[in-house]
Amino acid sequence: MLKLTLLRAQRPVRFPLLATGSWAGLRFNSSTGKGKDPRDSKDCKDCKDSKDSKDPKDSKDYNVPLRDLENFSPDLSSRVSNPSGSLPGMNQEILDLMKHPKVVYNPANNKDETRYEFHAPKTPKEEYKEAIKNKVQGSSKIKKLLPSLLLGAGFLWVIYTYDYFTREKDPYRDTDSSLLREDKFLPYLVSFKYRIDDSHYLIELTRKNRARKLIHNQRLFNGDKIWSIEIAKPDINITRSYTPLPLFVAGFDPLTQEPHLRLVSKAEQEGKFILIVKRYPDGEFSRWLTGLGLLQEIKVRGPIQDYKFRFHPLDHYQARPQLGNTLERTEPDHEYPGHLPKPENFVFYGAGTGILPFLQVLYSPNPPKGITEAFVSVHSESNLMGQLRTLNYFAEKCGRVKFHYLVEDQNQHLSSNDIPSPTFPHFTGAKDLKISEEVYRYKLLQEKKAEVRRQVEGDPIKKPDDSTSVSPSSVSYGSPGPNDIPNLDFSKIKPDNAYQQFRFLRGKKELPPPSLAFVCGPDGYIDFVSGKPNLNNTEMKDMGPIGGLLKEKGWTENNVKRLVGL
Ligand SMILES: Cc1cc2nc3c(=O)[nH]c(=O)nc-3n(C[C@H](O)[C@H](O)[C@H](O)COP(=O)(O)OP(=O)(O)OC[C@H]3O[C@@H](n4cnc5c(N)ncnc54)[C@H](O)[C@@H]3O)c2cc1C
Repeated sequence: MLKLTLLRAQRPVRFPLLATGSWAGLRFNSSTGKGKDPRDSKDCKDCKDSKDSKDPKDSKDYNVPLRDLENFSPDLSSRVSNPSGSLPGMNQEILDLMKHPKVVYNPANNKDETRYEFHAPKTPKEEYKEAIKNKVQGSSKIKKLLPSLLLGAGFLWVIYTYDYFTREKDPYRDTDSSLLREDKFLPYLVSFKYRIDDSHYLIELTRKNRARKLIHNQRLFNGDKIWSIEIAKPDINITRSYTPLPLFVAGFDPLTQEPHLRLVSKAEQEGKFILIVKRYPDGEFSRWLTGLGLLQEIKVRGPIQDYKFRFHPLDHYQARPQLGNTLERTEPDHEYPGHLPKPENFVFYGAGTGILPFLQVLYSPNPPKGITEAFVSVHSESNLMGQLRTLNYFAEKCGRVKFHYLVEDQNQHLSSNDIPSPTFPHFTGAKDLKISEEVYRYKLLQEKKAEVRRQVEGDPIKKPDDSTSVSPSSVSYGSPGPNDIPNLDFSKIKPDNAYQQFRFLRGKKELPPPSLAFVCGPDGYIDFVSGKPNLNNTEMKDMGPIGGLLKEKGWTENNVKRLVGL
């Protein structure tokens, strides 16, 4: 029992018993049950609890025989059994605390919603995470993104380093994204080869890995200049120039192997072009080039500009539509402002492969806006592919060019009759702009005057020579002309294509005089037509005087351009 009492005495709720110094509670007679158990007291709630749960009689933990407890009678004279007399007094703070009235906790009164839950302290890891979170929350957006940016930059750096080192290891790897570069030879593949005749070959070249290079949208062909490429023969370290045409092979005839050629007119068709190569029996380069097999790789550099057309104010307006693969597909020319100078007209003299520079600009997007008269000298009919002739015919029917084919085998030769006299260019400078404006104003004035006169005199009956009327003599049995269609106001008709526009609205019998002559072909031909070129100067500029057929008709160094070496 003493043991039990001492144990209880250690619990704070028992202190009131000890504090009063009363040990009466221990003096109850357990056998009779007459003594007063202090735990029965109403004042002591804890004691009750304790009684309910910790009755020594019920407890098996307390190894005190019941008999001993009944016989327990402390000696009150002893210091041990009467400790109140000599034990030290209670600590005052504790006594104050005990005097403090007990308050029963009612959650309904907890207006502040104070919680009395126990939270486990944070682990060091959690504390570290929270510290970082607080740091980031207070910083700017860039600071927040900094780790991601650094990670991304690191990733890119790894890729770049990998690319750099692998590129160094493989010198033949094609890393250039251009279709063509003037300062560097790039790999091309022979994608088609066709023998036109004994000495002429058609070769289609395709940029290696072309699909990947097309994303840069590089357009090679533009009719505002004549350009060529240089092909390298690595084993003997020589290069030769060739003139690419904006054509590609869309298919071929399985019987004759003749290719179906299409014009390069869209960005996605770029990266392919054809060459017409003449094979010289003693020409090492041309023999090597025409002897290449399919998918063999060659190195190509370009575009090398051979001639750039002079500026004209109409260059600021819409380009002339590119020639179509069929006649009806060529869009009509745009109407240009009347007060501007008219486009320039040319004459072109080409022999053999010397005609190719002119075909290049004629087939390209943005071809020259004027009309060109072209004299083509060939050894035999077979030298020029039928398909190229067809395209030339389309261009003729759209009023862009007039071709004259002179075939040596048929004894057709160029003569002074084929040389027109030169005229002044329509545009040479700002002065011409003023003149053409004045001319245009005068023309408008004349038209207005004529209209007023007609109104004053009353609506006249149409004259027989009016283009919209029909006279019996004008009816022909060939293809219809403007005179064959009665009472049509052609000025109000919108043509569907360039052919309709030229045939019905613009068709002129007379070719306008040219202001510039091109001569291109072998040395002998150039000499015969325009005199000997002289490139013996540091700029490699043609300083040779004009001679030959052109000189006879009054052409000079100012209006003749010789393209040498073709
Ligand atoms: C800007 C430019 C564009 C060119 N475009 C083309 C083209 O599209 N297609 C094409 O086939 N060639 C073109 N050439 C010519 C081409 O560059 C070579 O000169 C030609 O292929 C001959 O080279 P080769 O090495 O086989 O002959 P070479 O070894 O140079 O000459 C071999 C023999 O052939 C004769 N010969 C060489 N060239 C000519 C010629 N043009 N006319 C007459 N005889 C000649 C020489 O007198 C010589 O006896 C172009 C030249 C230039 C400058």
